[in-house]
Amino acid sequence: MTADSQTLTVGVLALQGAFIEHIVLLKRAAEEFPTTSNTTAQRPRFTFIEVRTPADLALCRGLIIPGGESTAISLIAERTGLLEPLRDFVKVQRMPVWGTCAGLILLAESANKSKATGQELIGGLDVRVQRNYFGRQVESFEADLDLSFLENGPPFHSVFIRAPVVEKVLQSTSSLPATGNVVTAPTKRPTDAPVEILGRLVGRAQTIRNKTANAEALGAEGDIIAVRQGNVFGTAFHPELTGDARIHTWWLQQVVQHSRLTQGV
Ligand SMILES: NC(=O)CC[C@H](N)C(=O)O
Repeated sequence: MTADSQTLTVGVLALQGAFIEHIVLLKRAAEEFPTTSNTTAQRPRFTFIEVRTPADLALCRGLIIPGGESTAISLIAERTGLLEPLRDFVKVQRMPVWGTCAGLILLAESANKSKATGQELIGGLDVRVQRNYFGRQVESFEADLDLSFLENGPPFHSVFIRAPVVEKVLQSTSSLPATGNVVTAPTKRPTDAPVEILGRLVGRAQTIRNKTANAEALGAEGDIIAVRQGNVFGTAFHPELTGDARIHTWWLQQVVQHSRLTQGV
């Protein structure tokens, strides 16, 4: 496969988890891609690929890391020689990357309540996430979210499955202690970009069983479930399981903008 300079190749990490669902919604988002805004005078052409090797990744101008099991994804990435290329893609090349659920965990610089045996993180977002914050598989739930970056339309109906929360923005001065096993990504990237909180889930903390003191502290304003820092975007939920392509469309616009700025494509 070669990269066609007129076509934007966007990848979905396909080592484990819900990657097929993301590709389906990316295709729909490409069909619905707005052609009227200033940044998108011409409808761009996209190719969507499943990424399993460093060679696949090298073709991509943007990448989604899907939900699934972050420990399994990081193990497979390590064994297939993808972990360092992924870190390079996110932190050195600074390509647009979006992590959903397990993908958000992998993109965090720090993860609390990790397995005792540890796990590798890619990093890129200066946040500490707490794994499985919203409970076990049987405690999965759906919620309507008001996401301010989606300019119009109804609330975004989303699915939370063993989802993490962003329990701490590492740039902030708050000293929220971790209550579990914490792992960190190995190399921090120097960046001035602030962590932007793009979505909160209000009122959920009160209903979570076994909630921690940390959960209460954050839950009052609403648990942080969507963040962005420069090129890196993360959501705790699974937008690819709902059939609503609005976030995919929004993210593809960021990819197009980034590509036009850096490559003139
Ligand atoms: N739905 C999901 O992606 C769950 C993520 C899972 N709890 C993990 O730690 O990887």
